[in-house]
Amino acid sequence: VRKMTSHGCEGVHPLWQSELSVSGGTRQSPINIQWRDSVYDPHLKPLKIHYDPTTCLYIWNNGYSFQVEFDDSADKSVIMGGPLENHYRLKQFHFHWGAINEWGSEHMVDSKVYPAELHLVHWNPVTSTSFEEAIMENNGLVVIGVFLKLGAHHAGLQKLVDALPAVKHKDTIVEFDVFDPSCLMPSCPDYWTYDGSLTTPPLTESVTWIIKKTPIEVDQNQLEEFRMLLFTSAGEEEKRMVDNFRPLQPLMNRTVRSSFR
Ligand SMILES: Cc1ccnc(S(N)(=O)=O)n1
Ligand SMILES: [Zn+2]
Repeated sequence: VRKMTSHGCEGVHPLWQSELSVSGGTRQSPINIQWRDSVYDPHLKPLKIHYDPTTCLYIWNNGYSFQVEFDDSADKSVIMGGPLENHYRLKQFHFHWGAINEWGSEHMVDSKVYPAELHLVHWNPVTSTSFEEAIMENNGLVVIGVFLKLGAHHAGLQKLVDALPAVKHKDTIVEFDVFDPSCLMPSCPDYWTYDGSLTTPPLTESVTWIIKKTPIEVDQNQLEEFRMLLFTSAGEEEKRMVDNFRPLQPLMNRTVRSSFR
């Protein structure tokens, strides 16, 4: 399998990464999904998700987002089916959001932007021996993207939100056990899928993206809790963690497939 080289500009904050569009990148993410240009693929299977809540380990603030990490030492929390040839292990999930409700998601649908977007990051244990290795492998990763829209209170998300004050500053961590991320999945099975990249460094083009068509609803207070996190470490001048999304990247020679007519 062709090894990847991360041709990002390491060290540059991801928000400016997109201006220096990754040199030689032909499959960068995020993109604007034009519904009418997506192609229905009848061979796409339903996505199968089996998450084991006891594999949840902790939440931490990594200076880009807050991230929930999972024990990926066995095939306990896995996805399969959909466009995938084998199973992939859940490694972590995190979010991207805006300073206000008018923007925040990374992907868009017909130029519609959502206030936030959830990413569940999985890696291929058949072709890689670790997550770190899978980042550099062609199609080593699968990221499921779920849009968040302003609406009803999300009871499942609230358990996460209640833990956020404990990870307000960069490089803080709090134990977070027994959480089932399936509760953050919309019930509608429809999705788009396309070949893309990580949206923060190393921006490697190793991701099969699965973007759920239907958003989940969260309420204003829950979004505002996201916006109270900080990019900065304790003791530094405070910078609110908002607008941690990468702007759109060119579609180039790619087709987005849909699992639905
Ligand atoms: C694991 C990882 C690293 C960087 N970026 C992403 S993302 N935002 O594409 O899901 N995931
Ligand atoms: Zn992400």
